[in-house]
Amino acid sequence: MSCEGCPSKGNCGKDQSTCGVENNPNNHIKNIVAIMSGKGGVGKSTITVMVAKALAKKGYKVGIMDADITGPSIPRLFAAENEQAYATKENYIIPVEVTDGIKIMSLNFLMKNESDPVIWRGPVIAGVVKQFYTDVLWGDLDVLLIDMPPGTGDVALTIMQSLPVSGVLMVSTPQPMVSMIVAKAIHMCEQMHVPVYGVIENMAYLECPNCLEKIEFYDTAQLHQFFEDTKTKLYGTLPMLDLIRDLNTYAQYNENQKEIVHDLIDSAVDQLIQDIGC
Ligand SMILES: Nc1ncnc2c1ncn2[C@@H]1O[C@H](COP(=O)(O)OP(=O)(O)OP(=O)(O)O)[C@@H](O)[C@H]1O
Repeated sequence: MSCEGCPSKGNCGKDQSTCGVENNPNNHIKNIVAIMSGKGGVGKSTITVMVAKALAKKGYKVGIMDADITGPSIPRLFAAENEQAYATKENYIIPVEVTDGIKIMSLNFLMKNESDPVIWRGPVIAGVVKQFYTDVLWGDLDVLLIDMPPGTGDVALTIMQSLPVSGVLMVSTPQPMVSMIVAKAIHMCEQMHVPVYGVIENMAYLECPNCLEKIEFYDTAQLHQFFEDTKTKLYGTLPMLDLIRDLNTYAQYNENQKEIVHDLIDSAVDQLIQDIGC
């Protein structure tokens, strides 16, 4: 195993011989950020795409690994569901390049039909995720975002243990039940010594289209308690918004609509950039 090209640059404290995956010498990935949540359906994939677009707009080279192997949604969010990934003659996989030069890899790019099920056991899925790191030609990236599967199971564990993850961006929604499960994911990161940079509260409020009043559904006092208990930082809150829901049609948005989506995530992305130091 070699530390060459690894985002941890040999500073992770791991014994080289126990390192989980071999670095691909063709890849130079400066930072790996996992977008995670203990809970499903809270908007991890959506926020992964928003963060990627915002980083790319700021001039960073970005890749997205869709590690939600059984429920991949990254291709659709870029309206790239009909794309296929191809291999080089050396058997490396070429990621699909979408708008703003964002490179994406998803199992759906290797499937014949988008709706074909993936009926694989955990170790096989974990092996695919490792291959998405070692065998995909990511090239030079400032940030590789990993869209994590929901939960703290097998794949999440493999990613945390085997890939040189720089840190985690946690996604939650302000329901007490979700906060409790997200807290489990935060504690998992602590135990794995992977820093949680911050939390984005998604679908946190609605803005009345007539009077622009901000309507919150949940008790914000409980939310403050969550941040106190988990010692995490709130990066920002996102509204329940049709422009976010329909992100797969982003290319058809007018400049004003793009600006609205961008402004919502911009300060969270600025904090992320500061925290990862890139
Ligand atoms: N802020 C938002 N406003 C409106 N709809 C949203 C918002 N965020 C996410 N959604 C919608 O919620 C649904 C779930 O989002 P998404 O697929 O990103 O969640 P996920 O956490 O990645 O799900 P999974 O756990 O299945 O991977 C999608 O239909 C998405 O369009």
